[in-house]
Amino acid sequence: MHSGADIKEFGGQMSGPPLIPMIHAIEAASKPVVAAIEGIALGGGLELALGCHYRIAHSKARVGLPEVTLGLLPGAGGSQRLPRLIGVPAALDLITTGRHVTAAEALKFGLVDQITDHNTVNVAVKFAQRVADQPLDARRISTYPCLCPSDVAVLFEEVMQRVRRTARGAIAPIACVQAVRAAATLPYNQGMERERELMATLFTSGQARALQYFFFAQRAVGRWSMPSGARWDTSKPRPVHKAAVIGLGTMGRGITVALAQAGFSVVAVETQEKQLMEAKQAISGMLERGAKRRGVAPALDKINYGRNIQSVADVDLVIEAVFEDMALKKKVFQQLSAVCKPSTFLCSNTSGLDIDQLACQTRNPELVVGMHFFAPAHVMKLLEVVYGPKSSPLAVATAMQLGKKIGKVSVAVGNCRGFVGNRMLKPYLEQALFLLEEGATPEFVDQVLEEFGFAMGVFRMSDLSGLDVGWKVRMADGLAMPDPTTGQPTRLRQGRRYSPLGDLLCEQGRFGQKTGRGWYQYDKPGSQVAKPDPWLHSFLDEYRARHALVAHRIDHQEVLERCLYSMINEGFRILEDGIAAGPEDIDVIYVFGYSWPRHHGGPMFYAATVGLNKVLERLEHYYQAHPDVPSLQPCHLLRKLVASGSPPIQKWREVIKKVRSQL
Ligand SMILES: CC(C)(COP(=O)(O)OP(=O)(O)OC[C@H]1O[C@@H](n2cnc3c(N)ncnc32)[C@H](O)[C@@H]1OP(=O)(O)O)[C@@H](O)C(=O)NCCC(=O)NCCSC(=O)C[C@@H](O)CCCCCCCCCCCCC(=O)O
Repeated sequence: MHSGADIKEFGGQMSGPPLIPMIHAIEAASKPVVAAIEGIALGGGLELALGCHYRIAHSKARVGLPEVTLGLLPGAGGSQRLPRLIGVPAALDLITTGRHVTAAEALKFGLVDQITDHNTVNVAVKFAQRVADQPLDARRISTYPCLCPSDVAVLFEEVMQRVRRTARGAIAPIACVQAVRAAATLPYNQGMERERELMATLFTSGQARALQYFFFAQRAVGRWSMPSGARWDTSKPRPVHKAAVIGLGTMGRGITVALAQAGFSVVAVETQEKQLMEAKQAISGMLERGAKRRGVAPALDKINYGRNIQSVADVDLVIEAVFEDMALKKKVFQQLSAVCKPSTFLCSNTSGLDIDQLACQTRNPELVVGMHFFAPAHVMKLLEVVYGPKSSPLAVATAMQLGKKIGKVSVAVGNCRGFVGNRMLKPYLEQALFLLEEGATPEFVDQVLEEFGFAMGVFRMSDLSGLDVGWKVRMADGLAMPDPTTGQPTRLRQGRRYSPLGDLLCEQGRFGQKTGRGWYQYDKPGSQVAKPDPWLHSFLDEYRARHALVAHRIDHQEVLERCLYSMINEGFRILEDGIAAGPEDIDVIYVFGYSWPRHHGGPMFYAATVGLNKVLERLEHYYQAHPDVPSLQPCHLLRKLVASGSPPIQKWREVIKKVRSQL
């Protein structure tokens, strides 16, 4: 097993013999060298194997060049040898995506010479004995011509365009294409020189630092802890064999699919007959399509459907996914508590309601946690596991383990309005609306955020999710109503600035993509092609005039700083409140749940990169200009971190601990 270079060493002194001369020496050896690949050979591990004259892999082995995911390229000759061995198109696929391939796929590519189910080393030794007398000249990959399709220039042009589009500003995938192009167009030695130059640029880049930080952050979130001191390594989960999902709307369907695909028996409950029929059909379709993609049988028989909540009596864990309404959810939790066996874990897929209020409806509040999935729930990697004041470590450990089993990256967070993800989204959305009031357009704000690397700007995202979702929440909160005295939408609520723009669009029936109109216009309801809408621009002009707002020129920097820094400030408050245990939790939530560009590491890592003093100074500046927007007021923890000399992100937990102990 070889997972490549030690990523931890990249920031400092690298130990061990230099890899490139070692691989050259192996390749130049006069005796045959056979690589025996057991487990995994990734990155430098595979590059070493490519320097050998033959490669034998165990059938369960996986190989790949994942450097691109760390902001790098295969810098020990991998970008030059792989295309010579398996051809340019296949090498481009593996190197620009970093995907791991199975031994069977590697054999098909010609990446390995043989696969075995037996002891790989023994098989490799026998193989070496067999080929001992064979000439080696034809086995040195660096001497191979690079097999290219005749239209190689067109191929690289197309690949480069595709990679640029999907990279969202990441530089490593582009450098990977450039390195493979060097393999295709230059002699080996010159190609190696190009690989070295490109690697040198990537190696010291901020993006590589961000991606390598994120690699460890993803793993760190598994080592969860609760303010009570309960931790991942001292809290044992209980096995879950049978689960139930209550409510088969969009979220419930996705959760059912995720559970069934992972092999769990699922009881799927929907009380409305018509909804149930539609859900059955939709779930079967999702399972069939997923199974076809993965080349397995669809897990249709894992699901039992029912209309009656009594059918969940014997399950180990229930995930409630009914409509986002506290009264309805409370009723469901009361019923579940009466119906289920006493040991059943009761979980809610609420995206921000109070878990404690739900726990209070049950006999065993310690078995209640939030399991907040992200739509589409069978696709999105993120799961927020939300513990309330009564949730037991057992319940958290069980939900975290279930998340892992269904392939999610699970992050344990505390209970507050919106938890981590949606709580931080609020100031971000709010700033975007204020920017419209002050003169920006939805397309400009979105363009800036998309150039930063978000898959979608805030307004395109709102149109996709449906403007009515937030509207209903604001109405329930008593926000989206006109001023009772004037009947006019008010721009001040509870002493704070409030933008009724979203409410006004909803009143016009503009709910986004589904109605064909929102912040943008669409050809027809359901279409995904957003076009700027002249109606919206006039509406904004009239709105500004009605409220005596003078539009001013808003630039790129102001959009980014106000949207991102207000969100980051909320992130610091979340850390201060103990809702997230560390900055890694927030960053993982934002990358996996909200399409934050991974090459910026996550919002908290980004803040560290920009410089905490700069974030503080800009927040102070904007807060002075907008004193009625409390989310712009720099929070205590941010000030404390700056006062402590802006320590590196890995040291923030120490400052957080101090701040919390003083509260
Ligand atoms: C390997 C995995 C698939 C295993 O997954 P699994 O789920 O089983 O387990 P975990 O992921 O939880 O891992 C367990 C544990 O191990 C840690 N770990 C795993 N891999 C590494 C690693 N490569 N380095 C360090 N630590 C690792 C992991 O963090 C876990 O520990 P933790 O405490 O965090 O829980 C999976 O782990 C995986 O996918 N790993 C990463 C594999 C990978 O990406 N490999 C590529 C590494 S990069 C590389 O190999 C580079 C090569 O191309 C060599 C380049 C040559 C260098 C030349 C240098 C030129 C520099 C030029 C600079 C010029 C500058 C100048 O001019 O000044």
